[in-house]
Parts: sequence; structure tokens; C-alpha cells
Amino acid sequence: MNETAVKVKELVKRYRELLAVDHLNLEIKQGEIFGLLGPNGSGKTTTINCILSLLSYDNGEIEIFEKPMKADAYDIKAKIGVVMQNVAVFEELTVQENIDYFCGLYINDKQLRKQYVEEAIQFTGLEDFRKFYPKKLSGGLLRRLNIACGIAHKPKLIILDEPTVAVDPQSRNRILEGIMELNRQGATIIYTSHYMEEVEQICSRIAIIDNGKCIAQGTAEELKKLIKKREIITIDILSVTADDIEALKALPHVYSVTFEDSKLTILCDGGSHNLVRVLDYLQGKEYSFGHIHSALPTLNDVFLEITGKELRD
Ligand SMILES: Nc1ncnc2c1ncn2[C@@H]1O[C@H](COP(=O)(O)OP(=O)(O)OP(=O)(O)O)[C@@H](O)[C@H]1O
Repeated sequence: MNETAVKVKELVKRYRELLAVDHLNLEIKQGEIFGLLGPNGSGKTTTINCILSLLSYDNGEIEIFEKPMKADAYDIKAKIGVVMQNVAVFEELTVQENIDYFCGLYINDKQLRKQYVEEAIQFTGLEDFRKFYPKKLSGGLLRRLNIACGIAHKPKLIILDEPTVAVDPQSRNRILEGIMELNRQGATIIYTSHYMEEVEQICSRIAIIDNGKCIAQGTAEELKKLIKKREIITIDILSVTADDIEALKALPHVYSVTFEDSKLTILCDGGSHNLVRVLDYLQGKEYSFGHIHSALPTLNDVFLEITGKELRD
């Protein structure tokens, strides 16, 4: 079993009367890409700030690399790279100087620092922009600079808080691929996002956060097994009768049938060949239909079934 990179036990954080983090427990193993997935305001950034000891908290314990994390635990902090939601770079320094500054907070050796800065520039694809000042960079390039500043000192644990918000698709893909590469090179990653597709694409395990609580934790596959919905069949069809709906509901594994705006939606709780049985029924009735779609549940379905709300805004 891998060593634990981060352990959060019964974390509670209040902002006056607002309970932002509510008895949160997390255990992140070394080598994981761990996703904190939750809607805006669910408590992800607050949790990250508590993990980093940037914020005091009301209850709980936090360990990083199996040692208690405190505000003055500089030996632990040197092993962490942070990429915060808001880009935090110096306007009066160039791309290269910014990366050098942040790397220099941890790496004293001049030669090694030079090498690390160059590697960070190449890793984030900023070679052509090294002499640029931040205000000349596009949003996506600024994000990449923010990441370069956070990772140049080769931390063992990298925490990224919504690094892809408001970036173009090209930069987004580059950022996601970069995160996976950092993980292949040995870093443990904590990644917060409200984009379920991203989290599902890159994370080995995911904690779903809502109202400061962890409502479910596991691999995407494990999370999807927590809910009843296993297959969603949708069929474009002009009309069906109430009897058809009852007959479809009686098919094995079907637990919900709805018809709205010429779309028949059938939810199944497992089994196989559900689509074939549905189509057999409709063909037997000589209905003609258009587009047919069978989909597996998404993390939004998991969120919806557990909380009764949409994860998407
Ligand atoms: N400094 C603060 N003072 C008071 N309330 C705060 C403060 N920071 C955050 N909050 C509140 O705490 C709750 C959790 O916020 P937090 O920023 O941790 O959520 P989040 O999941 O990271 O959301 P987002 O993706 O929007 O950053 C929200 O209700 C937010 O309004």
C-alpha cells in the first residue's frame, strides 16, 4: 500500500456563522491524482487553504507526508507546489524572472535553479514568451505561467485549484496533459474543479463535495455504482400512449419511463440488452423513431441522485 500523502480528519472551518467545511475526511495516497469535485461555493478552496495551513480551522487534524501540517512546517511546505485559482505573479517581472523568483524560494543552488526554471518553461510551453511581461500574455498563457511558478521547484505534492477556469480549449488540454505528465514523473496531485468531465478524465480517485461535506469518495466507477441509475436510454419519437409507458416500465431493469417534447427517456438500474428490449417493444408496435441514444451515468448523475441538485450550474 502506498504511503499517505495527505490525511484530513474531521476538518471543520467556519466563517462566522457559515459552516464552509463540515467534518471533512480525506485520505490521499502518494502517486494519486485526487479530484475534489463540487459546485461553486462547496468548500474546495477553503479545504485547500486549510490543508496548506494558510487558514486556521475550528476542528480537525491535517497530516502531509504523515507529519502534522502547521503554518511553520517549512520542511513540508518545500515539498508542496501550489497553483491557486487566481493568477498570482509579479507584473514587473518577465515570465522567466517570475518562475525564477518562485523557484528561488525553495532552491538555493544557482545552477540547479537555472536548470529547473528552464525545465518549467519547456514543460509549460512558454519558450517563446520567456521575455514577456504578464500583461502581454493571453489568459491561457498566464495560467501556464502560474503553473510554471508553482511546479518549478519539483514538488512531491502539487495542489491545483481550478487551473482551467476561463482558459481556451488548447491551453486546457495542455494543462490537463501537463498534470498527467507531472503525475507520471512521480508527483501526487490534488485537483479541484467543478468540471466533472475533467475530473473524470484525469483523476484516479474523486471526492464529491457539497456544502462543505464529502458526500462520496472513490474511483469514478465506484461513485457511479453508488446510484441506482446505470443506463439512460433516450429515443426521439413522435408519440407514445400511457399503455406503452406502462409496458416499457414492466421491462426488466427499467425503473422510470418519461415522455416529454417527443423524447422518450428510459432509466435502467443495471442488466444488459436493455436497449434491444426497448426497441423490440417499439418495433412490435410499429412505431417509427429517430435518434436513439444509450448512455452511462455521469458524475453529474451521481451528484444529482445523492443531493437532488445538478452539479452543472
Ligand atoms: N473569506 C471568507 N469569508 C466568508 N465566507 C467565505 C470566505 N471564503 C469563502 N467563503 C464562503 O465559504 C463557502 C465555501 O467557499 P469556497 O471558496 O471554499 O468554495 P469553492 O468550492 O472553492 O468555490 P469556488 O469554486 O467558487 O471557489 C462559500 O459559501 C463562500 O461564500
